[in-house]
Amino acid sequence: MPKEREKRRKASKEAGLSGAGISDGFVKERRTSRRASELRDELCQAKEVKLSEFNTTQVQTSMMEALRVPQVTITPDGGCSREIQQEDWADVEGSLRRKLSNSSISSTGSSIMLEESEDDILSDNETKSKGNITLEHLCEDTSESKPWWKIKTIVNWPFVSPQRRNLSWVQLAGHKGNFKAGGEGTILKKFSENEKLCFERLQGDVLQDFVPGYYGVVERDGDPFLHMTDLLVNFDRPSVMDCKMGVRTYLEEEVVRARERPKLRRDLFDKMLEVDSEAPSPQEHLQRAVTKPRYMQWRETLSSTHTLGFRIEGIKKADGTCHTDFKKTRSKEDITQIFRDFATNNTNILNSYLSKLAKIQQALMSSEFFKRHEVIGSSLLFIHDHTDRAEVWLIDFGKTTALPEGQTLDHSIPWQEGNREDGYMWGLDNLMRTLGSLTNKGTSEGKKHYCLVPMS
Ligand SMILES: O=P(O)(O)O[C@H]1[C@H](O)[C@@H](OP(=O)(O)O)[C@H](OP(=O)(O)O)[C@@H](OP(=O)(O)O)[C@H]1O
Ligand SMILES: Nc1ncnc2c1ncn2[C@@H]1O[C@H](COP(=O)(O)OP(=O)(O)O)[C@@H](O)[C@H]1O
Repeated sequence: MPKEREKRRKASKEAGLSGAGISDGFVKERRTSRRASELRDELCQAKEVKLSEFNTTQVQTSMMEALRVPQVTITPDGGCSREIQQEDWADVEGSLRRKLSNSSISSTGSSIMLEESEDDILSDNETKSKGNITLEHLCEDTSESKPWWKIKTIVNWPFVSPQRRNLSWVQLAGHKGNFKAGGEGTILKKFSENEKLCFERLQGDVLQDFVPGYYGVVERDGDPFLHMTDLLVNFDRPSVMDCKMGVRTYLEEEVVRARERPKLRRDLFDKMLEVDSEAPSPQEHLQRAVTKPRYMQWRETLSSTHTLGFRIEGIKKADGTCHTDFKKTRSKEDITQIFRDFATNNTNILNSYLSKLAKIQQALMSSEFFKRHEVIGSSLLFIHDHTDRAEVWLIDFGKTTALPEGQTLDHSIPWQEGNREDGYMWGLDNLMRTLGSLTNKGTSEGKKHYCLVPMS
């Protein structure tokens, strides 16, 4: 790591990376800046193409017809971001506390609530148009002398300027507004105390080489962000795939909360309806809302999460086409075909991916971090380009949580409420088999992890 960066990291750590005084929990800031909203509105006009089920026969044609997503191109410029300093931390802490208390559910009472959640406050597009690029705003304040990055919204891909094309960026999943540009091949992700702790604990773990480099917490426009490597940066017009790992995508605490004080969500009901108008029960239709675990479980059974322990969230191909509606992609055959298409049936790429996954599998088996964490909603990010370079990284630790002292997970045995198992290793095994079936290596690359009994 360059000295300068190391220094900045240390400064951030000293400025409060220990998290002292910050409430534990999941801090996912959902507010987007006014400028981001304006830009999003502009992009909404470049109408989103909604693709329905992505089945075997549709693979090639749908990829051809898929949306040319807006891209963010990051260009060096003056800017106003800076590392969080000690004196800032009290403010950050205060604002995080506020966010936590805003989003926490009262433990009193047992009645069903239908309330405006944090997400309801956002526009519908905020959560449902996953896969579109997160928009950044230009940093207006140029008083800082540090060079920074300037964001331009480009609606058509590929971006033509040769000196900039490697810097184009795409967000395939997650929440809109969660990312901003960072300098020198880095990005900023909205602060989550939980994810920050994971990045800290991953330093020095065998998994460190398989996760984005982490450079601490920085402040941008008054908000804290996690500063990390942009994994796309050394690729030329990369193809990218996001696979969400594990058999469960929600936290046990969300199940408990939903049981104790169900919080009915209209936005999740609407998302459900959009995919299948028959999915909600008669009662859910009446109340026009569902709980989050209900929505998440429905998503799991509709996709391959439940049956294979992973699911495809989004794909961007080298030609810029982007596809994010894999909600109903469940069968092995469909997934195999999607992988084949993604890798353009290139055996070099498929073999590289497979051996990278085998290394990840090895690392996971010896990782102290993995042993002691429940890994929920984390993804494997596959990236390759025309040079046949192919890499895989673990990303998104927003819902990865440490187990109580002394407890470890197997990551392959079935989940039952209370055991916190996530099925990650089983999913990885299935993922490797899927890729293996497309190469002459078969499944010999990986170590077998025995199947989970599908959850009821
Ligand atoms: O993929 P769709 O069907 O849009 O559902 C989303 C994803 O599962 C999000 O997970 P991820 O961020 O891993 O993509 C999850 O965020 P959480 O990570 O907060 O659980 C959202 O929950 P809400 O943000 O509560 O709506 C949920 O609505
Ligand atoms: N370090 C990274 N480098 C490049 N792309 C990234 C990186 N982290 C995330 N992404 C992109 O952003 C998307 C969402 O990331 P994720 O961490 O899952 O966000 P969220 O917590 O909002 O779900 C990924 O699918 C990927 O396309």
